[in-house]
Amino acid sequence: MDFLPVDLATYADALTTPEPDLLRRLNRDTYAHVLRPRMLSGHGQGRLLALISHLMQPRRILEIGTYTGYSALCLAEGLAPDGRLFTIDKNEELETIARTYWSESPYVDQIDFRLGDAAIVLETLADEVFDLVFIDADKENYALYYDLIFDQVRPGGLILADNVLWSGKVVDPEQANDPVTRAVRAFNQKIHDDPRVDNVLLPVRDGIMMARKR
Ligand SMILES: C[S@@+](CC[C@H](N)C(=O)[O-])C[C@H]1O[C@@H](n2cnc3c(N)ncnc32)[C@H](O)[C@@H]1O
Repeated sequence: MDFLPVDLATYADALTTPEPDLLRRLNRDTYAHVLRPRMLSGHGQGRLLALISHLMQPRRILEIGTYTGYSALCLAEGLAPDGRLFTIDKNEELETIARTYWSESPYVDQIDFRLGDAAIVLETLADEVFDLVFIDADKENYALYYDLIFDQVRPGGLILADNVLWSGKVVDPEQANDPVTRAVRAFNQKIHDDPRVDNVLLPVRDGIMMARKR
C-alpha cells in the first residue's frame, strides 16, 4: 500500500530537492536486498528530515530505529561541525549495510551506532542532552521512549516520531482493537495533551509527529 496516491507522491518528489546520489543508491540497495524496505524514510521524508536538521544545526541527535541508515544520513546533514548523531537498532543484520553507506559520507565519524534494545541502550546515553530526536522503532514503545528521553531534550529541542498515521489505521474503526494501532493513537494523544510541548501532527508520508519542547 502506498501512503499517498502514486501520482501525487511522484509529483511531490519531483518538486522536492533531488535525493542525493548516495541516498538514492542506499534506497535502491535496501529495496533490492533488505526485508520490509517500506520502513526506509525515502526521498521526500528524507529531505524533510535534512531540512529540519539544517535549520536546527544540532550538536546532539538521537535516532531510535536505524534500519539501513538512511534517515541517519539525512539527519546528519545538518549536524554542527562538532555534532554527533547516536542511532540505535536491535537488528545486527542491518549494521553492515548502514556502515557501508555511512562510510561513503562526510558524516561517518559523527554517526555513533549502538546495537541493542532501545530502552536498554538509552541508559548508556543518560549523560547526553539532545537537540533533535527521531523516534522510528517499535510503535508499541513510542510512549516509553518519549518518557525516557524527555528530560534529556533541551528546551527548544525537537522530538519527531514517524508513522503516527499508521497507514490510516488510526482513524479506521475496524482497527480500534488492534494493539499497535491503539498504541499509536495513545502516543499521539499523549503528545497532544502534554503541556510541556507544542506539537503538529504532519500528514507527510505515514505521518510525522513534531513536538517542540517549551
Ligand atoms: C521503521 S525502521 C527505521 C527506519 C529508518 N529510521 C529510516 O527512516 O530509514 C524501524 C527499525 O527499528 C528497529 N527496532 C524495532 N524495535 C526496536 C527496539 N526495541 N530497539 C531497537 N531497535 C528496534 C528495527 O530493527 C528497524 O530497523
